Amino acid sequence: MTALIDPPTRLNRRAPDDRVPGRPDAEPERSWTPVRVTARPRWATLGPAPTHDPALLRWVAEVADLTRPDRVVWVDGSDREWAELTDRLVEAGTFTRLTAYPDSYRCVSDPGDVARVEDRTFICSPDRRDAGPTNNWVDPVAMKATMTALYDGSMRGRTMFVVPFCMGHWDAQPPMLGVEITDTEYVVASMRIMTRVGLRALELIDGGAPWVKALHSVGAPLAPGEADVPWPCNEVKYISHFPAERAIWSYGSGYGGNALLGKKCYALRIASAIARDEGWLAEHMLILKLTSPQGRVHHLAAAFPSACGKTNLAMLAPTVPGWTVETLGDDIAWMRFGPDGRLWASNPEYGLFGVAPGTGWRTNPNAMRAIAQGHTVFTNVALTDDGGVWWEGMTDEPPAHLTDWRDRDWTPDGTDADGRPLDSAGSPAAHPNSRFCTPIRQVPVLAPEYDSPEGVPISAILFGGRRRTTVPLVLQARDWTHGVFLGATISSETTAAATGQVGVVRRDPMAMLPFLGYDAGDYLAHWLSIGAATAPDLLPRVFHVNWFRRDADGGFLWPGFGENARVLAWIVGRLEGTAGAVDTAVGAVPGPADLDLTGIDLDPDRLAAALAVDHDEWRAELPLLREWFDRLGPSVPAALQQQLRALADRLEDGS
Ligand SMILES: Nc1nc2c(ncn2[C@@H]2O[C@H](COP(=O)(O)OP(=O)(O)OP(=O)(O)O)[C@@H](O)[C@H]2O)c(=O)[nH]1
Ligand SMILES: O=C([O-])CC(=O)C(=O)O
Ligand SMILES: [Mn+2]
Repeated sequence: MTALIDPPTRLNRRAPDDRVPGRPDAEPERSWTPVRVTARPRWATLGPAPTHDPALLRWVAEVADLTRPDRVVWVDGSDREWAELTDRLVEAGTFTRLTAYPDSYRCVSDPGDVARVEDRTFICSPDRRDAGPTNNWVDPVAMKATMTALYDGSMRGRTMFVVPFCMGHWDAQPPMLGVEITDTEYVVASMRIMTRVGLRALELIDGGAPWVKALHSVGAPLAPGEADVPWPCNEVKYISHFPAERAIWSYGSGYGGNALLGKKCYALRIASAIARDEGWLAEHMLILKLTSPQGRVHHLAAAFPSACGKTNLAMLAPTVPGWTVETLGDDIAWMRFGPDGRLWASNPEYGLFGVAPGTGWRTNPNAMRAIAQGHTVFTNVALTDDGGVWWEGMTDEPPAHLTDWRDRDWTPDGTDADGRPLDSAGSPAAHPNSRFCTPIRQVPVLAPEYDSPEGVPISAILFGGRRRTTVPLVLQARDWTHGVFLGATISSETTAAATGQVGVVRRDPMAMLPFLGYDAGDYLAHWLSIGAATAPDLLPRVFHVNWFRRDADGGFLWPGFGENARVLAWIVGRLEGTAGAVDTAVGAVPGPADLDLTGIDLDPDRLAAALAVDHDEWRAELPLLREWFDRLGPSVPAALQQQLRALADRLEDGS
């Protein structure tokens, strides 16, 4: 950390009009009018700040002026800073240092702050129509008034950190910069794992590069002498986006997607609005590199809703001999046209914020290897008695005793040594949305291209969801427009990644429902326009997958995880024109003989059930699809309405 800025009552005080030498005196635009309280000190300029950019200095000063932290710290991304931050988090009781892994920490959140809060997430475009029917909207002026009142004094007793970061490669053209102001060390530590943090961002900003303003406060000011809690947050939460001015205001939550503002807020919601304006795509997608036994390379991108398998597919350990999977990204892909007319994808992130439950040596050995290297922050997992972590699905048998994510004693049978029931009885030891936060460089199967400014050319896009019924294991779209229709109508059961009911089927266009920075119908039109912008041959082929179809007893029909390589192999076979398929009303589906099933003992009836296209089930979807498009309203492109009618016709014909 550089330049601890002392409170203005002591050092570093400059008159408000003391401009930085050599800089034009133009007034940078104000992002809001701070609520002024008399006798409040002015933070007009910050003495030893490591930037000369007047807009950035002004913004930092304004935020400090409003939120009233005890001190301001510019984060520099150094190793020393990491040691200081983690030491302080351990001292504060927020982190427990683990002994089972080097430089690793376990942290439990407030029980009310465990997931994204979609009902408290807002797209504040000047025109309500631009937020569309799927987003919460509040007029930007009204939202700023509300939140300015909340931020007033909200950092009292705390440190205000200024975190300069870059989403994607430093040498990308243009570099996608941001500055997050936050008042928790947890967010600073996590941002340092998830994004490229460092003073280089300030050099680029000083050179005139554009950047996104990302303001975050947990909304838990401390009175003088008041002791802090391990996880400060506020019951009142706002995750607000101002796409027109590329700004983010977040308040009240310390949890991942609500607080690490480079991730969902910038790289998806704000970036999707930028991408619409500039002709590219910002998507909730993993990126992987697949090499066939013949040594041919294909890059795939895949969009599945939250907690529906992106991290697992991105680092899959293939069970089919001869195939290799290498990871480029596990959550977000930015795709732009290359000079060759193909779509090139890059991962704007620098770390993984992965779902812990279900991650084990059998299901995802590469994630386990990444974690084993240390330098990881675990949130809301259980603590083992020997200084390690545990969650449901890490091992088949749970340890005999754990400290659960609420810091309570936990045993597999829910009783203590004397047979008395524990408070934790009957609940999982780790929260279902507990997460590991790990540098992507620790993924043992990382593709070297993960860190290239251009990214990789995409051969296929996979859409998918979590459906117990109806949706087959895999199908191929007829063409780009049909592929966009498949993406537009993804259905998936809700998961613990967001607060609210789990297991409810909802439509989730391109797995972006909670992450769209503008109108959903306009977004679908944008996808169609991407398809029209290049030669059809150069476009990725589109597929749809469902690893989660179940039998009557609730068991998964398809073994999933490493076995998903068989589906990837079929997809490559389709790209290369070697794999067969059956044409169905919903798309081209492999027959059982079209899949490479060497070395796996699958019940043929279960496989047939996983692949089945049942017209009765699909007819039952039609009213839901119509309802969905009706909900999206008049901006749904006519070509997609036409796709829906054509699907209905095909289902009527082929009963
Ligand atoms: N049955 C089954 N479960 C899977 C499969 N792939 C992933 N899962 C489980 O699904 C859950 C979520 O998987 P992730 O890969 O972390 O999901 P994600 O899409 O990266 O999630 P976000 O980080 O929330 O965007 C975990 O509990 C996994 O164990 C699969 O092929 N079959
Ligand atoms: O944003 C988060 O907290 C984690 C995530 O990837 C998601 O919910 O899709
Ligand atoms: Mn995600």
